[in-house]
Amino acid sequence: MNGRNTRDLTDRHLYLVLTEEYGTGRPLMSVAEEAIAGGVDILQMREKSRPRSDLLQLGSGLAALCRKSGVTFIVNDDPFLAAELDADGVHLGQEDLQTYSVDTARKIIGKDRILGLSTHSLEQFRRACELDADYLAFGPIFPTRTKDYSIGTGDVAEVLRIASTPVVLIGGVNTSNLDLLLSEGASSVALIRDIMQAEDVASRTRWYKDRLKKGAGRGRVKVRVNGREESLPDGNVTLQELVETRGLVPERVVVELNLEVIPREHWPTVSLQAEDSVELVSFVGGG
Ligand SMILES: Cc1ncc(COP(=O)(O)OP(=O)(O)O)c(N)n1
Ligand SMILES: Cc1nc(C(=O)O)sc1CCOP(=O)(O)O
Ligand SMILES: [Mg+2]
Repeated sequence: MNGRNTRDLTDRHLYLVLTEEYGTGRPLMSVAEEAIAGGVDILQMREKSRPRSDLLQLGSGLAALCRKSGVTFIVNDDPFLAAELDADGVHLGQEDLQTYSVDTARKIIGKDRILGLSTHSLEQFRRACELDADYLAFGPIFPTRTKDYSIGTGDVAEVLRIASTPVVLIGGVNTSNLDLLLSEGASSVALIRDIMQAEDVASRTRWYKDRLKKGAGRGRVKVRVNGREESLPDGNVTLQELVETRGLVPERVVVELNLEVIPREHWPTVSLQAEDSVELVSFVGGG
């Protein structure tokens, strides 16, 4: 593993999915080296049709490179290969789950490796939140030649709101649409073509890294909840949702917004804004 010895990916925002056939003919090792020079955080080996012996050879080169550079190394599709290469983790899609359930994959890779899952709809994402995954990919957001459909940005803010792990947005991400994702509150993206096909992979990677750094969390606002500062998606969280996501019983809560008590019937239509201060006061029914 890369020596960070952690499944926590909260500080890893730029994810390159290495797929040689979608590149420009350069060997994956060189692309990986350039992406690392540009500051990529996570590299995935996604080679769908090579024999296992090739994957072992390529994978051990990539694993060693990532280890020495402090980059997280993920193997696509195959938890056995991830363990054999001593990779940091494995990525499984919905179809892969028919071969390896999350529990089976976890047994194969062990408790210290990362397990990432693909999701393609809000419903699938909700279900995946209950599983033992360290990050969830959501996509394909924009049209991409790898998948024959795209889901758009409509559910991105909701996915980010309900997520309990880092969320990686994938599918057709490019330098023109990244800002749209950032404005929805995104902080992590995964790409193939827009980095692999760049003339200068290191510069393109650096561009993404800088933009993510500047823009991450831009669609979020700081509010105070019971005196504690929290960061919530801008304009997306209503008082009703705030009460419900904290597991409070609405009938037993008084909500004060900026020192004004808000009647319960208004909660679903009042959204939190920057600098709002909310007090949630629970009371125990007496008799
Ligand atoms: C980071 C990341 N997200 C999604 C995928 C896609 O996984 P899957 O749907 O299993 O498709 P394949 O990539 O295996 O063809 C991914 N690989 N990485
Ligand atoms: C491999 C993959 N998985 C997706 C998903 O939505 O699960 S989209 C995708 C392709 C990403 O490539 P590009 O950045 O070139 O569009
Ligand atoms: Mg897969």
